[in-house]
Amino acid sequence: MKLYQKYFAEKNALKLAYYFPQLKNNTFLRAARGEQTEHVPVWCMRQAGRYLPEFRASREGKDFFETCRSPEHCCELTLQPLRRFPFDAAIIFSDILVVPQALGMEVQMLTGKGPTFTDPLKEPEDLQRLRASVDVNKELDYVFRAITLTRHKIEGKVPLIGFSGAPWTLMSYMIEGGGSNTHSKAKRWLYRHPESSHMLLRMLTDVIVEYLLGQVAAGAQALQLFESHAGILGPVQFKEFSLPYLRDIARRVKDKLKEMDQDVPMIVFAKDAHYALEELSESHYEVVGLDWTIDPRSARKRTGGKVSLQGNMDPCALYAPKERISDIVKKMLEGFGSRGYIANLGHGLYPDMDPENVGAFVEAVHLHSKNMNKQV
Ligand SMILES: Cc1c2[nH]c(c1CCC(=O)O)Cc1[nH]c(c(CCC(=O)O)c1C)Cc1[nH]c(c(CCC(=O)O)c1C)Cc1[nH]c(c(CCC(=O)O)c1C)C2
Repeated sequence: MKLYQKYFAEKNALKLAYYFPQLKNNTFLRAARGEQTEHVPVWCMRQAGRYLPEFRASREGKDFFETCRSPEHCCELTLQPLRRFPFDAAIIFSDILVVPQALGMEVQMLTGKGPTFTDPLKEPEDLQRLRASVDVNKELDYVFRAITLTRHKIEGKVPLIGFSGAPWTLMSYMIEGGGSNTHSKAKRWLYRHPESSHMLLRMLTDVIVEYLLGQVAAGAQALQLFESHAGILGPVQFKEFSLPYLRDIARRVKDKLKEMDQDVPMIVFAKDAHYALEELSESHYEVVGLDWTIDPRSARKRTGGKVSLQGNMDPCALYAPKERISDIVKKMLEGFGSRGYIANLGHGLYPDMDPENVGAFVEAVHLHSKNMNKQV
C-alpha cells in the first residue's frame, strides 16, 4: 500500500494534506461547490489529445492501451496541455474502456476505426464470460499509479480530475463492440432482455464505485462520469437504464468519502440528455455538464441553483476566427453568470482543431469573467 493510500485508509486527513504539493489554483474546486471565484475556471474535454503536435509525437507508433498502462506516458500526456494553456484543471489521460477490460473483455484501439472489442456481448448468456468479481486494485492499478504520479508532477498547479464511463455508455460499447450511430444492438438488449441489462448495469456500477474511490485514494481531486451515449435513450429509457445507476454511483461514492472526511466534487456529463436536466440536478452530483444543445439561461432556470454547471460551447466554434470565439464566449458567460460555473466545451476537442484557438478560448473565458466580476 502506498503512503497516500495508507493515510487515506487511516482517515488521517492531516497527513493526507501534506503528502502532495499544495494546491495553488483552486478556482475549479470552488466553482464546483458553487462559490464565487475571481475568474471562471476553464478546462476542455479531450484537452490531452491529437490536436496537439506534442501529443501526436508522444503517441507515435505506440499502442493506445499500452500508453494507458504506462503511468509515465499518462502523466506526460496529462501535463502537455497545461504547458501551453492556463487551464484551471487537468484530466488524467486514460480511457473509459479500461473498465470493460477490467471485467475481462479484450478491446483494441484501431487506427481509423476507434475502439474495437474482439468478442462483444451478443446474448445474455455472454454475461458469464465477464469476471464475476473484479479486483479493481489489481486490474486498474496502472490508472491509480498514473494518478498518483501526475498529482506529484503537477506540483499543485491545478486540481487533477479522475473519471469513468457511466454504466449505460460502457454497456453499449460492450454490446456494439465499438462506436455506433444507432446503438441498435445495445438498445435491442434494453427492449428484449431488460433483466439481463439491469444485471450488467449493476455489475458495471459496482466496479465503477470501487474504481472512482480508488482514483480518489490515488490522488484525484474531482471525478467526472461520462454518460456519452445518453442521447440515444429517450426520457423513459434514460429513467430506467441510466439515471438510477448514475444516482447510485454518486451516493455510494459520497457516503464512503464522507467516512474518510474527503470532499471531492463529482460532475455528471450526460450528452444530449437535455430532457433529463431537472433529474440530473437532483442526482447527488455537485456539477452537471452540458452539451451545446442547451441554452445557458434555460439550463440555469431548470436546475434552479441546485448545482454548478459546466460547458457548453459548441466545439466547432473553435473553427471560427479568434475574435468571433471571444464574442461567443462572452455571450455564453453572460448566459451562465460567473458564479457556480465551469467553462468547457459541449463535448471533446477534435484532432483538427488549432491549438491557438484553444488558447483564445481559455483567454476569453478568463478575460470576460474577470470583467463581469468587476461590474457587480
Ligand atoms: C486521446 C484519446 C482518448 N481516447 C481516445 C483518444 C484518441 C486516440 C489516440 O489518441 O490515439 C480513443 C477513443 N476512445 C473512445 C472513442 C470514441 C469512439 C466512438 O464511440 O466512436 C475514441 C476515438 C471512447 C471514449 N473515451 C472517452 C469517452 C467519453 C468522452 C466522450 O464522450 O468523448 C469515450 C466515449 C473518455 C476519454 N478518452 C480519453 C480521455 C483523456 C484525455 C482528455 O480528455 O484530455 C478521456 C476523458 C483519451
